[in-house]
Amino acid sequence: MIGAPTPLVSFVDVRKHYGEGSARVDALRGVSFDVGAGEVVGLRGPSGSGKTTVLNIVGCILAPSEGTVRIAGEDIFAEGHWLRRDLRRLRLETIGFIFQFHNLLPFLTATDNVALVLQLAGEPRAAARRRARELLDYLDVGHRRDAFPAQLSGGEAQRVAIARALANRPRIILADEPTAALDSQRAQTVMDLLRRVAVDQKAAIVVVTHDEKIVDRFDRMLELRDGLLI
Ligand SMILES: Nc1ncnc2c1ncn2[C@@H]1O[C@H](COP(=O)(O)OP(=O)(O)OP(=O)(O)O)[C@@H](O)[C@H]1O
Repeated sequence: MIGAPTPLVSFVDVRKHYGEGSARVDALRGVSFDVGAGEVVGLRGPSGSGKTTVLNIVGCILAPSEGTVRIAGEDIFAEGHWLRRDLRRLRLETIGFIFQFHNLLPFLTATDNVALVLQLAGEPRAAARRRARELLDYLDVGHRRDAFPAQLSGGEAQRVAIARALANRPRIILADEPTAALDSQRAQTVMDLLRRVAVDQKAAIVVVTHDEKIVDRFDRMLELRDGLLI
């Protein structure tokens, strides 16, 4: 019998507190969920409910206090410590990040912003620039490839940022409010693109959002309240 496919992201009873004693904040109080290949999952909840903490733990930027984190079936964090030493490499190879304010480097063109990630991963400059141009075409901003971030519209800049997040063909894409700064039509375009990436690359996509314009665009919505999923 063929079982269900291995999820790309698994949290098993993940807990996280910040500070100690009277300053202790229990940000996650036992959170479990899976995200599979090809899924686009939303994560929402009030301010302070733990959304950013979840995203940073999936992104291997922040260690949980307790629980198990699995990436593509491999235990990455368990019993209080990281099980992988090369977290930076894991991030570069497996995870793409997209932020609300696209965080493009102002002194690099669209092409070079995307190519930089590939060069950091060891790809030669010419090959990196070629792949960057392909990605910008894929995201329908190829015509803006020589523009600097200040010359791009909000929607264009966000598409360049998505191209950058996709550069290393990550299997997991994490986005923090990627449409908050965009009008309705551009927000839909960004969601269409994320959906296309989920399908084409069999990626797992987790999007933190408060954006009412896109609530119906997810396969599932995870709701956090006070550090628990409801
Ligand atoms: N570095 C930190 N030190 C201490 N407390 C923190 C830290 N980061 C987050 N917290 C606290 O942990 C809780 C969860 O924060 P988190 O940023 O994950 O929530 P959020 O849902 O992303 O909120 P927002 O929508 O406002 O970004 C909050 O009570 C927050 O104050």
